[in-house]
Amino acid sequence: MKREDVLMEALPYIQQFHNKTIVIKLGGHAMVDPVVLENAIRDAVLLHYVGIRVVLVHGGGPEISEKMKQMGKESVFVGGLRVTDTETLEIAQMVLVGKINANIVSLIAKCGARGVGLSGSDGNLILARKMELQKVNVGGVQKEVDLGHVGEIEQIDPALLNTLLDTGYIPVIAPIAIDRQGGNLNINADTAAGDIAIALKAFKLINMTDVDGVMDKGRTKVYRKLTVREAIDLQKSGAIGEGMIPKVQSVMKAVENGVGYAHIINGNTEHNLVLELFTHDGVGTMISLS
Ligand SMILES: Nc1ncnc2c1ncn2[C@@H]1O[C@H](COP(=O)(O)OP(=O)(O)O)[C@@H](O)[C@H]1O
Ligand SMILES: CC(=O)N[C@@H](CCC(=O)OP(=O)(O)O)C(=O)O
Repeated sequence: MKREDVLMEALPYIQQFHNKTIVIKLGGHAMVDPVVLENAIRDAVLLHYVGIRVVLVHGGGPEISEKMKQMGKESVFVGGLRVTDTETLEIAQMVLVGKINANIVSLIAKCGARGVGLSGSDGNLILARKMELQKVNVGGVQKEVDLGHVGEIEQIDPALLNTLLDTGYIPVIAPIAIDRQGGNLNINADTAAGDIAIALKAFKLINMTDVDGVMDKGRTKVYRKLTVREAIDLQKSGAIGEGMIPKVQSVMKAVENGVGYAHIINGNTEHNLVLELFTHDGVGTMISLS
């Protein structure tokens, strides 16, 4: 394809997305390589300058696990959620708010835009309550597990985000919530991104991870398109494993609650974000209502 054709292919999309809100979730596994991360941020800044209201929600699971390991703590996940005792919550806050969030804001500045780092406590953005006990199957026996300081989102207040977007900032959100007693809770970043997309009535939710999309049980093929029904069937068949569980759940919830389109794409492949948005074929898996 000629260079001018590539640019012209983007035009209808640029027109369609102008002034629309797009929530991008940057997964921890797509941020391991600093060069890959910087490229993703540069893409996000490009979207900002073509008139898209860009909101970034980031994870950082692998870095939290690494820090826990350094401190002699083992990471335990139940249904894709980290069991979070008091010390783990402190580590998660340190890594997510203190390190990753601040780094993304700096990269946005380096790429020529203005980012504002937030956690769910800022402006009561993510109000949550402690998650109820989770049922798990241990050797055929049903057990109830307390996940500790893990939150279930009660309410998203998008007021601060809208103010920032209206004034030309790119909000960058760490998945730490506030509860009614002023305490903090650890939230899965996929769930946070999905609920934020719903509250902002986003046009698109794009979840960037380390695989090319949702795959079959044998991990031999990537589904390019899944309806909510098909995604539920895939879940029931056991094809969706840990890590992918909260992603699929959050994108299904998003499209069921007014978000136009939801995508799970590979954030480790350079410029996948712009390819998804500005080319006919797109990339990754698109999840839609029907
Ligand atoms: N059906 C599936 N299709 C693709 N990936 C899957 C599937 N089931 C489980 N996974 C796993 O989910 C992982 C992505 O989740 P996760 O590690 O939590 O990423 P992130 O850090 O981006 O949130 C993939 O690397 C893959 O190992
Ligand atoms: C409750 C819970 O599991 N919180 C996550 C928050 C970070 C996250 O979700 O990071 P990724 O997007 O990289 O997986 C955690 O502690 O790992």
